[in-house]
Amino acid sequence: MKVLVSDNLGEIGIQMLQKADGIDVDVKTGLAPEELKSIIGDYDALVIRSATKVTEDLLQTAGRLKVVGRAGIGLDNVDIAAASKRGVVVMNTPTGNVVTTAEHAIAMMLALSRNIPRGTATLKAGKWDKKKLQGREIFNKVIGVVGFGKIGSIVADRARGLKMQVIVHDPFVTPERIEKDGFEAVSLDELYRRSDYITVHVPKLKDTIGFINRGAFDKMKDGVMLVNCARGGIVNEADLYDAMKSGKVAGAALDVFETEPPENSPLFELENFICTPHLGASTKEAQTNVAVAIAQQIIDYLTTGTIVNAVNVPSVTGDLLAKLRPFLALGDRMGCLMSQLICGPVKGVTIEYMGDFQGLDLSPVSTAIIKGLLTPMVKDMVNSVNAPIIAKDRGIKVSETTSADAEDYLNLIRLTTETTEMSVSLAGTVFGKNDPRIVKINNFRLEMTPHGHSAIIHNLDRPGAIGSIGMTLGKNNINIGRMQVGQEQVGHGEDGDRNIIFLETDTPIPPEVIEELRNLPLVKVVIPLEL
Ligand SMILES: NC(=O)C1=CN([C@@H]2O[C@H](COP(=O)(O)OP(=O)(O)OC[C@H]3O[C@@H](n4cnc5c(N)ncnc54)[C@H](O)[C@@H]3O)[C@@H](O)[C@H]2O)C=CC1
Ligand SMILES: O=C(O)CCC(=O)C(=O)O
Repeated sequence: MKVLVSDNLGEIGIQMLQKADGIDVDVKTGLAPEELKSIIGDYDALVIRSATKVTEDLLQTAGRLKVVGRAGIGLDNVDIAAASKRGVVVMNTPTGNVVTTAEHAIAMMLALSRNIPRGTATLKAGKWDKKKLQGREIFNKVIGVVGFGKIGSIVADRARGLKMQVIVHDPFVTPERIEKDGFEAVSLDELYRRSDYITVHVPKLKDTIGFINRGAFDKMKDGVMLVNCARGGIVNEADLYDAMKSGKVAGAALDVFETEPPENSPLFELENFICTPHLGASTKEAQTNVAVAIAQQIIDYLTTGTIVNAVNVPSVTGDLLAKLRPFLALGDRMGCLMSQLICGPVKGVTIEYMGDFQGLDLSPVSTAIIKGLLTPMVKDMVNSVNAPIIAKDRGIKVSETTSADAEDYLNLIRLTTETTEMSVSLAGTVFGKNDPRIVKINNFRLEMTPHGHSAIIHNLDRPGAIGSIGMTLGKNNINIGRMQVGQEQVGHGEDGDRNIIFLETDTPIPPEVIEELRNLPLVKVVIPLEL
């Protein structure tokens, strides 16, 4: 497995990757997009911070790429939809730098209030501008925190410690939760109207790009001070310039910019504007945290398939993975078997989880089923990241249900597939700890281990039927490794007049032998399978 680290990553993370068995690491930072594009095809994993842009164009040439790991939080430099479509897992490290970034926002607010950058610059230039640089106290001032996530909530807590009055706006966090933490939840307009300081901690999304704009500034208190340590572009820089020029905004501190690095920003000419070059996460502690976290996540994913902190696929940690693994294997095999039993385009898939699954989140199992079902159709293009997207693109409606009743089993997964031509249902369970079995195909009960070269044969339940099948295979030098016979059930537990035979053979059954079997007088259907 080859890992490319294309942005500055804490040395400890690089050492961890270098020490991991079976992993080769290249560190190549500061590459131009074209240079990165020319080498990305060699790598299984890419580790980035905020400089590398993972675009659809780049992903098109990244044939081997399995995972992109962001040492940090924001993923606006990664085209997640394009990565998902190509089956690339995208993961970040959501907690390692949150304290550091919150501290930076507080530092920016204090530096702005007390003119620390200007004091430093003028003093170094030989001036003693004491009078010009009078600041303002933050004690008892109102701070409006926009976005009460991991960073916003720490900023709110630190501001409380500085004896500020904290008000919070976050439409996705209940007022009860905000109040439980001891803060006042307010509407955005009220936050604008009341705040002496506003600090922004929302992700850069369609709805948040440019949302601190002229209209927002108009609603703010005169003389407000603004801090943005979230993402460039959330604050409209042209509108901020006008608001500062007019005196509406008394000071602004930006760590992040619409374009990074910013070129000749008009904001730079304003004395009450301070800035840092995207330093929010730049402390030794935070960089150690995120480097260790992303290195471990990449190692775990490449070596054991454990997915942690992925944003485009459910995270499955080692413990959960151990519990889910038998059901994932069963789901994958059920999907694969189903794909070989149906014909015609698939319209819909119903997955029923029945009985006791120990409270597990079974969404990865559903994904495994869909992946198994799609694999023969789209071959290597499908994996557990993009399976739901491919299903949706193909118009396949997937529904899931759960119920307590698992018939005679502890737990049972029933998969029903509707195509334009037929409806097929099969059910599977896990015997013991780790033994997946298919126990029903349509009306036929059986007990089949879904594995290897196999065939399903429907025959009339008459003397000589099974013998003729064995003779035909033997004559063609095909050894039967395992054979199970299931009985058709026609309702109320009554047996019908057909059997279903499941055969596992040591070698694939060639097409001409399949034909020979189909021509046997008591045989009705022969379906060759590769499981
Ligand atoms: N300057 C830097 O170096 C760093 C910047 N960041 C950035 O900080 C931002 C916040 O990070 P976290 O707190 O970890 O994210 P988070 O996901 O924990 O919190 C974001 C919060 O914003 C809220 N939100 C979303 N849309 C909103 C809206 N329209 N109005 C108000 N609230 C809204 C969400 O409900 C959520 O509670 C991200 O953009 C991240 O990229 C993170 C680390 C370092
Ligand atoms: O990696 C960095 O320095 C920036 C961190 C950041 O912006 C983030 O984690 O979202």
